[in-house]
Amino acid sequence: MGELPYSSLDFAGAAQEPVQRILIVDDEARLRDSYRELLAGRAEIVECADGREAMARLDSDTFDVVLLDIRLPDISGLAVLQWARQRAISAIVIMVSADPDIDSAIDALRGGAGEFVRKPCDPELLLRAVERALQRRRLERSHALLAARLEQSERLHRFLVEQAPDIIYTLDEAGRFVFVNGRVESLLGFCREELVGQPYTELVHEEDRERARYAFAERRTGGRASANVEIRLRCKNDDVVHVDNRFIVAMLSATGIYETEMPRDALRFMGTYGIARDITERKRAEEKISFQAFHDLLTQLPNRVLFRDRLALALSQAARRATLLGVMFIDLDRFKTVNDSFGHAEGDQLLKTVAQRLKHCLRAGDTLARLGGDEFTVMLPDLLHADDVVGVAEKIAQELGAPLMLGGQEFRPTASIGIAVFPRDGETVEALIAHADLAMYQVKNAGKNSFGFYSPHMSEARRERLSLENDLQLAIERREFVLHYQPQFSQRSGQMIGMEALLRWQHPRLGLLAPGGFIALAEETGLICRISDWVLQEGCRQLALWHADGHRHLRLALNLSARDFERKDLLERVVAAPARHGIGCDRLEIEITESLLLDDAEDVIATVRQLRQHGVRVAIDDFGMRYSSLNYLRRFPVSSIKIDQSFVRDLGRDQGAASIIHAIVGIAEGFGLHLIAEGVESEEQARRLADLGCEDMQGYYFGRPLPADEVLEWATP
Ligand SMILES: Nc1nc2c(ncn2[C@@H]2O[C@H](COP(=O)(O)O[C@H]3[C@@H](O)[C@H](n4cnc5c(=O)[nH]c(N)nc54)O[C@@H]3COP(=O)(O)O)[C@@H](O)[C@H]2O)c(=O)[nH]1
Repeated sequence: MGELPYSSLDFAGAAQEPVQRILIVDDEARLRDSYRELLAGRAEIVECADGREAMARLDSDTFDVVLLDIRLPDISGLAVLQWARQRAISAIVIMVSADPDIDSAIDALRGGAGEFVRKPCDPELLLRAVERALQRRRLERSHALLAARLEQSERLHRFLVEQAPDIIYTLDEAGRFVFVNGRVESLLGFCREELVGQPYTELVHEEDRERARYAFAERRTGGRASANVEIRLRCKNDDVVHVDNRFIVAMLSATGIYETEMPRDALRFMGTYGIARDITERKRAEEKISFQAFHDLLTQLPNRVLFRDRLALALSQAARRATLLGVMFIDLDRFKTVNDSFGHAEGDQLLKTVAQRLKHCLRAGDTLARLGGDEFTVMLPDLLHADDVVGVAEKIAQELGAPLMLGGQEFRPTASIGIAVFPRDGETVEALIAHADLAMYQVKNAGKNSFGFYSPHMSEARRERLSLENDLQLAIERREFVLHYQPQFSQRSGQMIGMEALLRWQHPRLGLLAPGGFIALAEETGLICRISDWVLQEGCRQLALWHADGHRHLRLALNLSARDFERKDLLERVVAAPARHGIGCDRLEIEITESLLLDDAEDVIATVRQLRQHGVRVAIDDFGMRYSSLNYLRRFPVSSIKIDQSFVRDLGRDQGAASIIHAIVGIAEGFGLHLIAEGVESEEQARRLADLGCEDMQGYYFGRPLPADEVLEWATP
């Protein structure tokens, strides 16, 4: 940016007229006196008596008028005049001469004198000559001031136009550049000479020409001039850094130019002038903000908002054209495990790869979006048959399953995909997404890594589930949970050795619910931790009562879920419960499933160890049911194993069951673990178990799970 060309002239407008000055040059003092008297009050008077003194005065000072005698004692007045003109001294010289010859007057006027007055001077004439000269000087000065101001003003305007941050231009009536300021060079890379005479279309992006025409051909003036027309202007050089290096986005406003001399009704249109402001950066920022508002930043895919918007549009088209449209809800399987095991950076990488793979499976008109987390949605418009979605789902399953490396290990992503088809499964955005989500949920529950269509009964099940979830939230406060207790017996001593606490929910509408009806839901919603706290407290409270009643040998087994082991304070909570009711920790047995141990997570191992160190017994429930690896028995210091009911049930029917129980008895002995069989329903089963070496048992044969007061009654000798 250059410096603003201001000078004192710009601020001199209000200054007063300076006092005018007259130099009287004559060797006769008498004449000088009479001149002074005559001119008094008209100007400031300075006198001198010879030519040299006059020259010295004129050299050092400024005068408006010089009254110069032609005949001086040292040099002639004409020589002084010549000297003054050579020096470009601006004072007006009035030559005074006693010479009657006309030639001296001609010489004086030729030599640059402004006036000639003959001696002896007629005071009237002399006064008029001096007045005229002073007046001329005043005019000259004001003209000079005006000219300087004009020049200054022009320089200022030129400066403002050239230094303006915008392109400023004028066009002729045919739309050709007449003037364009220097900004065009830095913004577009054109020098103005290249543009002058060229039509404005040279600069405008092809697609914007129609819109630009209105602004560039603007004929209106003043406040009605066109404004804020957004167009793209072409850059000449690639090194001009802008949107795509080839165009800038400009906001254009223009006004018509008319010949001012003409009468108003006959105004002649001469062209337009306008301003083009570079708004590329602003547009870029706006585009970025709008992209962020409608896209997922990790995968760059459309987000929920944009997906819903596109779906709404596609649905109205599908309804008009009577075509089918598919919506897929895709949820990655095991994503949480990936995040927990490999960290969030690897999790993000997986999501990006999945997004790429999903994209490959789709057509140009389809929309893939990431709703958040590991959830993606797909919109498939213009389907001929609902089953067309199957092909896409199969392709997705295949593409997705290709191996990739995560944290140095090979991983094959899989997904659960729910499908809803318009109009069969829903006619609104909300319904289709919700139904595809429901279908996905069913696929997840049915074992993941597959796809499935929505069916209306899912909605009913979902509603039921939601209602159950709401009720579950309130069940603790409403004291709707109860514990039933099932005795555990020693076959050898015939003694009751303990109780297993089994949770029941006295549901206000559905009646007494067994855990199978709500534990999974409690685990999913995280409510299980609060429920487990209640079970621990209630179980220990009851055991303390039994101990107080003389059954001090009784132990209490209770079940914890895998989610309880995610709590950092599980150990403290378990240990605190018996302590609070005055029971030893060794009277408490926590039942956990094999699957929890198989995850082999270090913190689960640590918690089991610490529980054991505090004396709490830990039993593996449903032992032998699913996994054959016994490795975990070496790592986990459990105290008991519980033979799964299915083996007990098959005893007598299937020789294999007896062999497995025999093997489990061997394992228990080998690892020094207490062994108990569950699900014993008959005397025969009890006898065979005892024969195989399993002496402690639990099952309907000995007693069903009952409320505390009933089981105590029953168990009291
Ligand atoms: N996290 C928690 N889980 C709990 C809690 N209470 C129970 N559970 C889990 O629910 C599973 C099912 O329990 P339930 O419906 O109570 O079934 C138990 C017994 O009623 C049943 N049983 C007992 N004897 C017999 C029999 O002779 N035959 C037969 N068919 N069933 C019998 O078996 C279940 C005992 O299960 P186990 O724990 O494996 O000993 C239950 O398995 C728990 O996982 C809780 O408070 N928290």
